[in-house]
Amino acid sequence: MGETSICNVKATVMTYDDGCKRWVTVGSDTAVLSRVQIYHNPDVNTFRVVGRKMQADQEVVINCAITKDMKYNLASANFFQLRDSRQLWGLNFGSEEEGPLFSNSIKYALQTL
Ligand SMILES: CCOC(=O)[C@@H]1C[C@@H](CC)[C@@H]2C=C[C@H]3CCN(C(=O)[C@@H]4CC[C@H]5C=C[C@]6(CCCN6C(=O)[C@H](Cc6ccccc6Cl)NC(C)=O)C(=O)N54)[C@@H]3C(=O)N12
Repeated sequence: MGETSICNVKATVMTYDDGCKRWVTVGSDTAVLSRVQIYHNPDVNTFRVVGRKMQADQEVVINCAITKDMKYNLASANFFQLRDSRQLWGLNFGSEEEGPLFSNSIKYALQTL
């Protein structure tokens, strides 16, 4: 069956640079938004967040598995934070509707795992 997308939003994908203590945009052209989707694989019941730059090369800027122990925080209507085993992710959404939408999809994934 393969993966189905349960959420499809536009955001600037960022990671937290502990050294400089600031959020850094991922990807070559920081001005280009990314399409961020949450994929569900029903065959094995896994979920992951995949983000690709909305430009010709579709550069992948996030590809992170959603795990049961994952911590997240909707810091504001358009800034969502997620901590995986290796790094801190920040999603700066294009609109204030997308933050709650994305956060609810992450909640759904964590409840379904
Ligand atoms: C408006 C002006 O915005 C800004 O100038 C910058 C540039 C903006 C991007 C374009 C970005 C946007 C939005 C705001 C929203 C607030 N915020 C911060 O960074 C806050 C402020 C204080 C600072 C302190 C710590 C810091 C950084 C490291 C991680 N962390 C935590 O608190 C984590 C969070 C977390 C929780 C759960 C799961 C994952 C994670 Cl990650 N907690 C823990 C327990 O891990 C954090 O998130 N912090 C952003 C910000 O300032 N900016």
